[in-house]
Amino acid sequence: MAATDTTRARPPGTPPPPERPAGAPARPLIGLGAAARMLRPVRARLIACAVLSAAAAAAGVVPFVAVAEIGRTVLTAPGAAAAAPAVWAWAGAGAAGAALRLLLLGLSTHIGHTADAEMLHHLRVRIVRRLGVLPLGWFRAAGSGEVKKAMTDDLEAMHELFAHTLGGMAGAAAALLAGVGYLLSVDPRLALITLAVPLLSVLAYRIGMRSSSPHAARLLAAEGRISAASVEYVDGIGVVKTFGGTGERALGRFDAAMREHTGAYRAWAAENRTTSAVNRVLGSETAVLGVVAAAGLGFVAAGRLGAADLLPFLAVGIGLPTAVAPALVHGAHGLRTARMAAGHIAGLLSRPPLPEPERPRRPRGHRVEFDRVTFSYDGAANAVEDISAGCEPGTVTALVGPSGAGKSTLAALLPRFHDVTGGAIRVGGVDVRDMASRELLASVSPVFQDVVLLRDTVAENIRIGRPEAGDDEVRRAAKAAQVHDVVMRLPHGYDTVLGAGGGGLSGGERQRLTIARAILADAPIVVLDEATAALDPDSEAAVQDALAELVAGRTVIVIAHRLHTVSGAHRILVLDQGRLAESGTHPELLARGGLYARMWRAQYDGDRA
Ligand SMILES: Nc1ncnc2c1ncn2[C@@H]1O[C@H](COP(=O)(O)OP(=O)(O)OP(=O)(O)O)[C@@H](O)[C@H]1O
Repeated sequence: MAATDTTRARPPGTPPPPERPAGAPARPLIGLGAAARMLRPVRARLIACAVLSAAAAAAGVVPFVAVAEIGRTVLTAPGAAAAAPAVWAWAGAGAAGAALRLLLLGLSTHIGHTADAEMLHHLRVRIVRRLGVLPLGWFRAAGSGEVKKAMTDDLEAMHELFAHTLGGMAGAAAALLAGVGYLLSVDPRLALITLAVPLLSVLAYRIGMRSSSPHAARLLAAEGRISAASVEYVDGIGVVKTFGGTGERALGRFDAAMREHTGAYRAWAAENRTTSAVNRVLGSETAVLGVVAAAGLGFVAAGRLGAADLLPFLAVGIGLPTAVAPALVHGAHGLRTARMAAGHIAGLLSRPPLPEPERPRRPRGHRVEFDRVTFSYDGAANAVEDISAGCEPGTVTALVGPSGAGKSTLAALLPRFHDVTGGAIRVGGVDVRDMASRELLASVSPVFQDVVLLRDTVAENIRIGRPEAGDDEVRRAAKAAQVHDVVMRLPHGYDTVLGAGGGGLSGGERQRLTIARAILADAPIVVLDEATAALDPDSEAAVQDALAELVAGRTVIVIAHRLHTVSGAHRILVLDQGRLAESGTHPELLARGGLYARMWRAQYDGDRA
């Protein structure tokens, strides 16, 4: 007997994957009230889907009841003529039940899938809208992994719930109630005996699963290590091979994780062997048949049950447990997974957005002023502290300092990747937090060294700077950034589609493409993170020419790693451990003989070595 067709159950007797035991890293499990609020847009349809699925499953029991009742009628009626009307009536009822089941199941599946599509669309839109208002710094930290997980794994778990699990569980419960109700009406004693067998099977399963939790924990941990080792191997193999390695160490870790997993799986399976066997035996039709036949024939022999009354237990009772048990067991597991996924999505949706001013102010000019700027990532240590400096339009201000000094952090605070925790950053006399974020981002063009190119044409990659720009403007920007000739050598020129990593272009060329983007954007303030990777002299010269074009007439803040590239800057801010150690022009700082002079000597000697 099939409880419902919307259930994707495993073969009977197969235990579901281990549940996350106590102590293993847990994901937030959303409360039922919060889950109901999240599902509000499709709540009515989900209820309709579950009700229809339940009705379909109940109707699906009718043909089995009809077969049993026809048998009882034929065996107990005085003659064929007397039995005929009841036989025809039950045959009709059976056929009607089968047809109704088909109709209701079709309707339930349709409504379930529409609700599924609408809910997933609704959640995707909410996630994307929330991403649009989250601080950009969040994406740079842990965000991308979290977004990927929410958009793929979590939504997939929710899809399983809407499209399959809810309907499946409602159907299984209804089939169970309808079947048990019918059997109780025939003979309560034998009905309870029939039910006792699968109930014992579930009990044995629960007891067995509880005792195996240490192995389940080991198995889950081993699965985690396999994932981590595969990601590490895939991410690192390029670097390892570049240095002539074969990735054997990473492969070794992957191999060890696999072996640990196999060992844990064996131990888990051995622990569950008996439970699983008991579960399979007690949950099988044969076990139910054996018990029902023995008990039923005993009742018949003792004169407590008519022989014909055995038929309902054979027709309905035997198939019932195996039809509904997997749907209920796996449904409970699916429900838990979906609640975890919903909890994760709810966490993402409740992340605080970047605050927008109620009455945005417009800057007067494009002077940038850092006023006692302090910022901490974790609320404990300050990544930058008490930094004050002014950057005039038409000048270049360089940020230099040892690794970890706070250069990138200070630069990222200007376009509000994060908000300062102390002091203020002003553009044209207006605190950046009082500017509309659209206006701020239109005023500041960040050019970071981690070049991000989209899987799109060269022209569209440049046009990100100003989506409404015409083809001529795109070409002019590319020419100014010294990348036009490179583009013309590509197979389809500006229509060549680039890979996600900008495949086909060298590091210097990719950088010039992003400079073209910034030139096209024409923002009056440019924040530039100079590339750390050494380019060949031709590329370096071309990038420097492109930059010269970009910085002309703008307020430019450049993070410099190689000091000779900023020796001509109007002002150099030297950061050390988050603080402003010294500032001045290149000759002034050299004459001062401080940190900058030491760094210059170290780098100059290093370059010559
Ligand atoms: N997302 C982050 N979360 C927590 N701490 C961070 C984060 N980014 C940077 N830091 C810390 O803030 C401090 C300043 O880092 P920052 O990247 O700004 O320095 P930097 O001078 O740009 O270094 P580099 O030259 O190596 O890029 C460092 O101690 C760093 O570890």
